[in-house]
Amino acid sequence: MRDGSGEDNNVAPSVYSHVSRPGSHRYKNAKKGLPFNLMLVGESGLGRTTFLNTLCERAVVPPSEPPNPDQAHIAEPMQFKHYAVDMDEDGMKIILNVIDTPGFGNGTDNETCFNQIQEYLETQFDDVLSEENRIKRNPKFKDSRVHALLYFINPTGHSLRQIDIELMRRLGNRVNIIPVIGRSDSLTPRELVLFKQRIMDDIAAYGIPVFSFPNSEDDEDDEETVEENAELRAMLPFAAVGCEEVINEDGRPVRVRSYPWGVVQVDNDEHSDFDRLRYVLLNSHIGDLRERTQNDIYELYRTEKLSGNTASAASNPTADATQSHATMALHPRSVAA
Ligand SMILES: Nc1nc2c(ncn2[C@@H]2O[C@H](COP(=O)(O)OP(=O)(O)OP(=O)(O)O)[C@@H](O)[C@H]2O)c(=O)[nH]1
Repeated sequence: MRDGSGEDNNVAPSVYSHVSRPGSHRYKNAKKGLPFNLMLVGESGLGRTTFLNTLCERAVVPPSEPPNPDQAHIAEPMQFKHYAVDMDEDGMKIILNVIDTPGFGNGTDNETCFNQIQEYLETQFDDVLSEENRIKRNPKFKDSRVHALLYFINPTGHSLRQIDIELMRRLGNRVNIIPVIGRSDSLTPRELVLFKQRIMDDIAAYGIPVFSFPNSEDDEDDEETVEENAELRAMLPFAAVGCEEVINEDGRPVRVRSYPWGVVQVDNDEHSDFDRLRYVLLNSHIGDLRERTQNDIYELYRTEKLSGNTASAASNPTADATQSHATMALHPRSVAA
């Protein structure tokens, strides 16, 4: 494994080493390892870094220093922090590159954060575009386009806030956005169901183009995939819970959060959607997310860039959705279904 320090560490046996599901490894052709670039965005305290450590099954991000009370009034600017972790998912090597964005949403004006993230995403597209235009290609070129952005929503139980709507509307045509409820164990099961419904109502009402597990446009998907995608659409937004400790249950390691009243099991589908989300990202949909980034999102950007029209689509996704086939593919047509 490589972590933020770039050093190799030993990889502990995964709690998922026993897992193999139908649809596993829909994307197999990666001998050297399949690169997957994942961005995490959400306000401070929603469990982004705990989620990352849980996803990678190790402390990729060390615990942060407690904030100095004397400095509490100063909003730290947003940063882009990079972590690279080699993962073994059911026999497939995945080179996971994570871009975390601590400091997002800390200020009163979030416009700067929105601009910085949009610029980051577009810079990666520009790099690919200029590489494509070189007469002699660089064999060591690293494709850093972001394949998925997990957007962490505050578990308020109410509905989406302005910052959520703005961010997702603005970037939905630049990256596959997967909405996630952070610290979802703060809600009761009933509150969670209602909150998910309200969020999806808002997503549909505001025309936010999130990644909605679409089936192939040419009906190439088999019955199992169609069913799985419908099930995943119904789960959106995913309810995330990050692991705090590992306990031993019948000789098996179980990742949990402990409370006076009992434990929340991170990988138990009845307690959280963490396991399904992990599987989507690292296994069943890794190919779809990568292909969609290349075939739809990048192609749209490339067309806009070459025709000198880049500003409009990212800031006004729904307006452009009526104009181009590529954008139509990004429209949340299946979200409401
Ligand atoms: N209830 C609950 N608490 C969580 C969960 N995940 C993390 N926490 C707690 O929430 C606090 C913040 O977690 P972090 O992972 O540091 O949150 P973050 O979003 O990375 O926040 P910053 O590091 O400030 O950017 C910590 O006290 C965690 O223990 C969760 O799933 N449920």
